[in-house]
Amino acid sequence: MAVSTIYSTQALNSTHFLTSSPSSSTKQVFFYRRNTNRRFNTIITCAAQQTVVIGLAADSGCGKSTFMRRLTSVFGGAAEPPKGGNPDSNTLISDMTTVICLDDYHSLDRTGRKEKGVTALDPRANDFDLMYEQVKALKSGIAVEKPIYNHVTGLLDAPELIQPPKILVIEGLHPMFDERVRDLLDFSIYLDISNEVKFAWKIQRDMAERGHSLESIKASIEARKPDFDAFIDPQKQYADAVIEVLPTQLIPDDNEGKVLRVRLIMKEGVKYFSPVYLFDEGSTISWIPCGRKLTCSYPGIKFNYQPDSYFDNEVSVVEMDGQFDRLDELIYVESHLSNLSTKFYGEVTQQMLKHADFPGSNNGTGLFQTIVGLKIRDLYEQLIANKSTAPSEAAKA
Ligand SMILES: Nc1ncnc2c1ncn2[C@@H]1O[C@H](COP(=O)(O)OP(=O)(O)OP(=O)(O)O)[C@@H](O)[C@H]1O
Ligand SMILES: O=C(CO)[C@H](O)[C@H](O)COP(=O)(O)O
Repeated sequence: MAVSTIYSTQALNSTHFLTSSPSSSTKQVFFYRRNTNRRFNTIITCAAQQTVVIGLAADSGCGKSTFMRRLTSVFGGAAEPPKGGNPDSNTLISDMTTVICLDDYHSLDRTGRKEKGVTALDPRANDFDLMYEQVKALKSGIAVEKPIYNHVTGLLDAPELIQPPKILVIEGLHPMFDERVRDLLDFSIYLDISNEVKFAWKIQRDMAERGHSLESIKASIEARKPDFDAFIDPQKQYADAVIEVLPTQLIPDDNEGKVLRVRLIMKEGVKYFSPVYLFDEGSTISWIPCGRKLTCSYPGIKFNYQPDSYFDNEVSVVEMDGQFDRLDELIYVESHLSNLSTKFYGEVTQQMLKHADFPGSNNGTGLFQTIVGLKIRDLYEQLIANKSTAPSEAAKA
């Protein structure tokens, strides 16, 4: 195909350039990666649709997939890999959402990283220019051919076509690392799993399900730690919501890591997002709900709510320590939380019961992930409603 226009080259970078061949209703845009001469094809379908972009950051094995399953369920419909595509695709598509995994922007494959002595967490192993260009394209209603990092083979596979969805979730190690990508996000979440809990989850998954030894799990966590501290953890300062997962304070010197203290840290002043609160907005509350309406076995459940500051930002924090014995009784807790953005009384409880088999359903991880999912639905609906009224208001002016 003849390339008729080359544009935005200055806005792009030295490793990529963009070309287009416009026609009346559709045009094709190609992203080239200069160093490999690989072409990432982009088909512009229509600019009318507005894609809302959500970023979810966390280290590997910290519950991103579980959170994504809860989030896509709030929007209805099952999320599945692209039909007829690469069986090792990392993408999940449902009617409303497309979740892409940022591992697909690894610029170095497994061998390449080994040769260069860098981890996947190191920015040098990732192509942020391409990530930016493609997220930007999707956000403006343009389909892209996104690379695939194959976790089975450790290789970069042929790209897959991603159409602009209503809601695009970019999940992975670095959604808020690059300022340009960060600026494209309509809402961002960081899953902050403390080292003790991360270790317990890794053991559970990698030992029980993947046959790794305790020593190799410890070694892998240790090897990743310096890059995690340098490149992943600092992103939490930019997040609109942080779900922090810590060991319980209800059991003195607990080292089992089964009972968790989970904190939902919500930034104040984010457009279309009003933080959840307990009893009375802006107050400081400590609440033990166990009793006649909530069955609790040892060590019980404790909620806290308070205004606070987090990386110099004003935030509201709701905290839950402990775990539920009976999920159907969660309605009692739900009725004391406000600003949940539910569509009917009991929707949080209904969602939790629907996914009772997901990890974390009996504690604050599942509860807060579900609540953030509902807040994102609300944010999406407000954003879209606002966009559709904007042109007529402009016309009136
Ligand atoms: N809330 C939770 N409570 C207890 N365990 C959990 C929770 N969330 C996740 N886990 C454990 O961590 C493992 C990894 O979870 P998940 O696959 O959702 O994480 P991930 O961030 O998507 O991982 P990866 O990036 O490696 O694919 C699960 O198999 C489970 O054992
Ligand atoms: O941190 C990770 C994010 O999922 C992975 O370790 C990274 O993507 C490399 O994958 P693999 O270990 O399969 O080569």
